Formats: sequence, structure tokens, C-alpha cells
Amino acid sequence: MSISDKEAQETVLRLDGITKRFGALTANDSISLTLNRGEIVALLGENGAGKTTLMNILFGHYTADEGTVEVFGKELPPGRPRAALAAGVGMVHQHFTLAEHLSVAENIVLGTAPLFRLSLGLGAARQRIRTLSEDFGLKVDPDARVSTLSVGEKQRVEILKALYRNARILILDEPTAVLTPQETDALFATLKRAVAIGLSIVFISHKLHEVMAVADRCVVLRHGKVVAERKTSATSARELASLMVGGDVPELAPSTAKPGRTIFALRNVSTPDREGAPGLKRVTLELKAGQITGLAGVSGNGQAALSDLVAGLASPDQGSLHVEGTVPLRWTPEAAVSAGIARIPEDRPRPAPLPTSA
Ligand SMILES: Nc1ncnc2c1ncn2[C@@H]1O[C@H](COP(=O)(O)OP(=O)(O)OP(=O)(O)O)[C@@H](O)[C@H]1O
Repeated sequence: MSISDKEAQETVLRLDGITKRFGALTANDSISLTLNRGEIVALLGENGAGKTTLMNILFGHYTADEGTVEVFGKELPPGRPRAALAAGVGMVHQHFTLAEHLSVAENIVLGTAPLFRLSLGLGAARQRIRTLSEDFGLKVDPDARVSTLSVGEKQRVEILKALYRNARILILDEPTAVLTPQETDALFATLKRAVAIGLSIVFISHKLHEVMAVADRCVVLRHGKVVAERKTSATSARELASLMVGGDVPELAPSTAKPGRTIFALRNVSTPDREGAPGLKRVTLELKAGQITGLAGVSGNGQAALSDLVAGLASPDQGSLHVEGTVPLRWTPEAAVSAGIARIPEDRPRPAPLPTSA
């Protein structure tokens, strides 16, 4: 089943003149946005541009000061969290909302049927999940316990959950942040299948090459306002970047600096696993003066442990840490600061964890 040109022109979601103020701050400033049937729209904007606020209004978690939300031509009552879901809008959050000890099928059905039915067997549900998995290329075993799944599989469960509730509009909040490149390709294949059969998608992302690969249209927010809207075929990652920041993005020239002496080193360092996050396993790394060292990896594979270690919030269990060629007697946040190390955390509003040892 594919959609006709006429159906493709149908507007399935219309946000009209949405304004939301928090005290003196206008987080959303008269935002209007439409999504058509069979379309993927990317919502772009720097941190704080107002994307989350806008989605919170769509899902009724916040009430807009001005403006309306229409889904399939019907205005949603403001401030009613279930209204968007009931109208066919599904959200796939960056942080999953699954019950780890339940199976995939139980998680998907949870909330759609009374609890006692869960224990009466999930025969029909399981079959429907299998059909949806096949139709959308979302491979996952309905009987697997969620705690045993990879991050990519958990995301597939979240998407299945929305589809099982008959969502015709999917909102994906930074869905590739936690995925490997292969999982990202598989997700994009799923999204293309979904729009080919008439679903519509809002894709929130900062990754411009991904937006260019998957979106039909891009809407750029800056300081709470829609500052531009482009067909993806008529723009470039460079133009989108400058629209997001509101100025030219300087061309990156290759560094001409010559690496100097080693100022910080880890030799065979291991740190304990913590709250489900993996620690480091025998990591060796050298930072030289005049050099930028990049760390590649999907989040959840030890980056947080490394960052905590460098900032003095953790000490090595095994192996050694060297600052300017010497091994500090005690490695604490104070020692790290005195060694000239500064840390800019990923999640600025979240307080830093307390040191695990010191
Ligand atoms: N509940 C709130 N109370 C006060 N200010 C808020 C609230 N929620 C958001 N803001 C402010 O509104 C502005 C827009 O924030 P919002 O979270 O919508 O941006 P965003 O584009 O989603 O950013 P990010 O990518 O970091 O999530 C920010 O300045 C933020 O500090």
C-alpha cells in the first residue's frame, strides 16, 4: 500500500502560533509548523532553542499561552497528556520508558489492557507484534526480557509500542544518539517504510548529515522562533548549521600544531562498572600538548567513566594515571583542577556525580 499524491498533501499535524513563556523567557515564540501525510520533517535547533517545550505542548504536558494544536484536522484540548496519543501521535523518547523486568510483548501491551490480562496470555498481542515487526523491519523477539536487549533493540520496542497503539504520526527525539552506525541505517530504513505507507514523522536531531539523509523538509528553531524552513533537496548541512546558530559557521582548517610532550596519560587503566554504566577496561591513552584527541563510540560504552576519571571523580582500579610524567598520590577533583584540567559536562543542568573514591 503506498500513498497517492492527493493523500500526501493532507496535513496531519498543524501547530499554529504556539507561544509559551516561562516568566520573562519566551521559550516558544509564535511557532507554526505543519506535517503532511507521508513526510519526514526534521526539527532542528541548538540546545535551548525550544524543541522540547514545543513537544511538551503537543503532548499536553505544558499548556501554551497562545496557539493551537490540530491533529488530523481536529484541535486538541490543551493540557491533556493523553489527547495526542489518542489522536494517533506517538513519541519515542531519547531515554526509554520500558519496564526492564517485563518481556517485549508485556511492555508493548502495558497500558492498553487491564493488568490482569497480562497474566492471561498475550497470544493475539504477540501475533500483532510479529506482524508489525515484519511490516516495519523492526526485528525483536516478543518473548525476550527487555533487560537482555541491546539499546538498539529497546528503541525498536519503543517504536513498536507506538505503532501498536495505532500511531500515525511518530515523534522521534534524537533517536540516533544511542545507536551504532549500522543501527542508524536500520532505523532510517524503518522510517522510510513507515512514510511509504502513509505515516508521518517529526525527527528531532542535531546531526545534520543524518537530517540531510532522511528528512524531506527541515524546520529550524532559534531562540524559540521558526527562523527557516527548507526542503532538504534545496539546502545543505552547511546552510542548516548557519541557520541554527544565526551566522556563518567557520570552515574548519586542519590543525597545523605540532604535538609536544605527553601531559596526561592512562596506562592499562580499569575502573569499576557503575549503576549499569560500564567502567573502563584496560584503557591506554596519551594526550600531548598542542593536540586535540577525539574519542569515538556510541554513548554508554565508557565515555562517562573516562570523563569522570579525567576529572578526578574516580580513580583507577588497575593501571596507572600520569600527569606530566608523574603518578599523583591521590587523584581527586582538587588534584585534577590543580593539574590544570577543566571539564565541561555533556548534560549541563545535571549536577556532577560525587566522587566514587578519594
Ligand atoms: N519548565 C521550564 N521552566 C523555565 N524555563 C524553561 C522550562 N523548560 C524550558 N525552559 C527554557 O526554555 C528554553 C527552551 O528550552 P527547550 O528545552 O525547549 O529547548 P530545546 O531546544 O529542547 O533544547 P535541548 O536540545 O537542550 O533539549 C530554554 O531557555 C530553557 O531553559
